[in-house]
Amino acid sequence: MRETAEQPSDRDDIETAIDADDLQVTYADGTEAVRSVSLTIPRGEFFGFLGPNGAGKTTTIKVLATLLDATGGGVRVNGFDAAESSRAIRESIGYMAQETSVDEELTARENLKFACEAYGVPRGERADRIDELLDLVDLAEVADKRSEDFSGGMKKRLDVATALVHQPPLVFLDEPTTGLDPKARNKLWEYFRAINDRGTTIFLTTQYLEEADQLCDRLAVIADGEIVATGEPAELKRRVGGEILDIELADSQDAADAEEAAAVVREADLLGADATIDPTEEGLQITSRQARSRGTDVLVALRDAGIGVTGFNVRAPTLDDVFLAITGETTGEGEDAAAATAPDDPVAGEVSDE
Ligand SMILES: Nc1ncnc2c1ncn2[C@@H]1O[C@H](COP(=O)(O)OP(=O)(O)OP(=O)(O)O)[C@@H](O)[C@H]1O
Repeated sequence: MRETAEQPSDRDDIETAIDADDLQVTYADGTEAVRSVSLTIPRGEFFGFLGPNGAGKTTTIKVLATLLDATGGGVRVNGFDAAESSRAIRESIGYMAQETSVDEELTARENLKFACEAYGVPRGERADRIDELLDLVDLAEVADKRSEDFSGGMKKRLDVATALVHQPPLVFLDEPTTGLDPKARNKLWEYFRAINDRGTTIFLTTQYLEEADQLCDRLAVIADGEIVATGEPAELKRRVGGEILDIELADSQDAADAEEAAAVVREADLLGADATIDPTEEGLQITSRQARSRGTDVLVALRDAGIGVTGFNVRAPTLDDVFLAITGETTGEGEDAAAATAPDDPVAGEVSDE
């Protein structure tokens, strides 16, 4: 890190990577993108920030990374006040934006050299640091190839390395694996874990709830510019209140039948007062502490009412269920996951991702 006149003013803050107090952002056109966000993220945490499209995630990240001024509230990052010491903050963070920052005219090594210059990494340290980062993200073998031939996954890995050249103690990753195939995504997860194991605090936004579940120590869910839930992934799943019974109704049944099936299950009163019974595209989704023990009774009640059932499954809640319960929306992960299984933008003469 370059020397700066601005120093963290409060020792307590040094243990706290991010402290946002009632953060607000209203854009010039009047859009209240962030209404009130308060977050305290200790050093070393792997923190996930989730929310439906347009909830205010990127706006919050931009304020924390001092790329945008808040219109209300206070922010301290790495012990520096965002309103007074934006340069010091920028020098002490890495930021991987949704869009790639790779310069395709340059090789992987040249991209990293350029980032070293931009961040003021001392000349004598640059070569070793670049080699170490190329190794970390498995790009050493293609270090001197022009990055225009890299696959999407390779460019993302180069983006990760670029965000780390100045060894920042805090890294922001804004949807870092969107659009990647599962293999490329898994590789990136390894690097993120490795960086976090070395002590780097990570602030991640993602639309893949499995990603948040696999990587994050703690999560916050934002909806309409406000935090609506915070907790460890397991804690949030427990809040769903039981297990999930998915029931698939026969193809011949339509939406009205699903409503009728839900009414039959409610009337049968088998699952306790706190159960939720919702029609879905396939049939019914039931959340209940008795989902396992009373599941077959539910199926019998449906059969007795003349409703055809073609399949059922009892399972533990996932973060998708949490997300749906909290925000009433899905992340759109299904569509994206389908896209993500497609090849990763192959281009003519592409360098292999292996
Ligand atoms: N420059 C801008 N001017 C006006 N409104 C904006 C601007 N940027 C974002 N918004 C609006 O602010 C709200 C929050 O946007 P933001 O990009 O922070 O959400 P997000 O949670 O990151 O969404 P996504 O998952 O789609 O990236 C949205 O309603 C968006 O349309």
